[in-house]
Parts: sequence; C-alpha cells; structure tokens
Amino acid sequence: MIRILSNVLDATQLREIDALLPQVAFADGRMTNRESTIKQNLQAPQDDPANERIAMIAREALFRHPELRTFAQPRSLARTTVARYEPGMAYGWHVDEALFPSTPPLRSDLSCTLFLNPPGDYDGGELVMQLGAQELAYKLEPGQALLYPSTTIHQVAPVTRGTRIAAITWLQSWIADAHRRELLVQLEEARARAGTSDPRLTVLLASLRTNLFRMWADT
Ligand SMILES: O=C(O)CCC(=O)C(=O)O
Ligand SMILES: [Fe+2]
Repeated sequence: MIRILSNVLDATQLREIDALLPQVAFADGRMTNRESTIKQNLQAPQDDPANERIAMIAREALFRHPELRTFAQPRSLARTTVARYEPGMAYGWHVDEALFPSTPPLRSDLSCTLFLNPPGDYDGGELVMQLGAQELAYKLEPGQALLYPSTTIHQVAPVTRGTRIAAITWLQSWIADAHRRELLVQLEEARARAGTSDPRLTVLLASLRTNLFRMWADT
C-alpha cells in the first residue's frame, strides 16, 4: 500500500534543513549505483557533515511518526541520503535493491521519499509508481513523505525546470510480507474505531493484533 505521511517535519526542522542544504557537497548519484545507466542525479556523500545532520533530523522524525509506525512496523531504518535533481536529471524506471548494504544488511521492505522543497520550485520531477497498467505520480509538500513497498517499480520523472530536493531512505519491517502488514494495519484501525465502550471487544482486538504480530514477526 502506498501512503502519504503528513507533517513528518515541522516548520523548525524544515528551516534547519533549509539552512544546511547549501552546505551539502553534492556529487554524482552513481556513486552508490556504479553500473546504473538510468540514474542521473546528485547525491550527498555519506560522510558529508551537512547530510549527516539532515539524516539525523529526518531519521528521528520518520522513526517516531505514528502513521509510519502503524503502516511499516519498522524494525530498522537505513541511512538517509539527500538527493538533488537539476533540469535534465531523472531516475528511470527501476526497482530498489533487495538488500541495503549496512552491517547487518537491511532488507528493503519499504522505500521512503521525504520531500524537502516545494513542488512549485520545479517542473517535472514527479515520483511515479507503476501499478499494473496504471501510473500514480506524486509531488508532495516539504515535510511530507511517500512510503511505498520496495517491490514497486518506480521512477523520478525528468526535471524540466528548477531543483527537486528530497531525502530518501529504506525500512526493514518486522513483518516481511506486505499482505500480513496490511492486515495488521486494518486491525489497528478496527481497534481505533471500536473505541473502549465494549471492554471485551477491546481485549479481543488487542489480542488478535498482538498474537498475529508474534506469529509473523521476524526475529
Ligand atoms: O527521489 C526519489 O523520490 C526516489 C529516488 C529513488 O527512486 C531511489 O533513489 O531509488
Ligand atoms: Fe528507487
């Protein structure tokens, strides 16, 4: 399921990131995908101090975002990298790598783009998801994020004017299977909708959720 997360970053965090962005020493994005013929963007080197600070702000904000916690059941979050697209740049149709090279390697269950500048700053640059014969294009406000299954074929459409800046990361979920994760999301919603007027129902829904999580969680 593709989800839009709102208010991942507040105005103060966005201001701090805006002040850090000019200090990022962007380099060719192929540094992390050497063979790629479809990736044309600029990316912050991992040891870039401004990127590290932005990554820390983004990581903390994402990891505690209540909807991300419900939708992703996050076990671990990969390093966050800031990417920049200038006119003519794009990232053609692809699917993200299965394993993110960290220690231990992180299985990419969900991919996440945190938008850092306003959609009015650039033309093109939509993040496009391929769903069978349909395409869904997203261009979100700064501080909003798109969370999508890493199994999805997607692209960043060519930027034709201005600059697109986003922070990208990957998550490993406690629940590898997307359908199981979705059932837990529905149970969470059922629990919220049921309220507390029937205490037995409250316990039953909590029990279902917890015991399915126990049955399905990787350890
Ligand atoms: O910039 C984005 O929104 C996503 C980029 C992307 O698909 C990737 O880095 O794998
Ligand atoms: Fe991607």
